[in-house]
Amino acid sequence: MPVEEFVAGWISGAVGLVLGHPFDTIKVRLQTQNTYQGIVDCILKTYRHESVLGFFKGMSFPIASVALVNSVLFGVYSNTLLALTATSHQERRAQPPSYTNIFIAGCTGGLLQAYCLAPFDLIKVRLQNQTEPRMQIGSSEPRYRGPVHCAASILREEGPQGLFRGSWALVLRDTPTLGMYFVTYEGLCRQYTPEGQNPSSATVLVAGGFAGIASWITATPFDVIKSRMQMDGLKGRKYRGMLDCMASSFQQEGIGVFFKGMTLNSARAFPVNAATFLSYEYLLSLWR
Ligand SMILES: C[N+](C)(C)CCCC[C@H](N)C(=O)O
Repeated sequence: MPVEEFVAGWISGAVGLVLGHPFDTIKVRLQTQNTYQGIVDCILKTYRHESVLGFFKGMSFPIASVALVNSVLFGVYSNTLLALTATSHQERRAQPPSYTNIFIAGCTGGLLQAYCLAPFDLIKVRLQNQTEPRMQIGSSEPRYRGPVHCAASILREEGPQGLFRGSWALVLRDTPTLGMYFVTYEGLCRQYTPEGQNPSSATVLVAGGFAGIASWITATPFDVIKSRMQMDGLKGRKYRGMLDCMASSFQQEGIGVFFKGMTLNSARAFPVNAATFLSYEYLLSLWR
């Protein structure tokens, strides 16, 4: 089994993550707390109350975990394509796989990475939703002191299944949309690259950016449900399950609820995925 893709996926995931984290914090807050009037209001309040550090809450943990998850995504994707089409990464420019195979491989990668991602993502969301300012004497202590304390508290209070809360919504969010992610990326690369050649860096950046946007736009409805399910359980249980969460969010807030965070998801998606694909392709070309 070729491992380069796993390593390249690992590093490129970390690069993308740092760029996108501030967008992500604002998004999670808008999706799960109703105290903000909009993106700008949320940014201002976060900055005033918590300083720049507020935007980077919960990042140290994902930087390790997202790297791992991205490595599963790209590694499984590439190895599934190898199984389906008998071509390695290097051979795929000369013998491009069909879009159906790309989609299947992307969905397979998406499904497996969703399971790895679930507990890490839950901890990230819980930490991002702590709005207490850091390091101020007299301010109230946040519920979780950090990722390890958060994981331990959830295990103690909610059991191991507590760490996988919202994982169904996460699987539904990621499986089809990561299929689409790779189809969009490959499609755009092929469109703008002469046959048999490697795509230029500019093409990789643009194709990666748009692949991220396309997949995040379609993923947003399940992203909202996922975030809400993950926060459920913190102060008792509000929802009986994923369907109940969808129904009651819809009843209370209307159809618009499923699009909360869409602007931010898309704004974040471009730089994150442009950087991810560029570093991925670059690393693989180094090791060729
Ligand atoms: C499928 N969905 C759009 C939800 C996730 C796509 C993940 C791609 C990248 N790691 C990122 O964080 O943007």
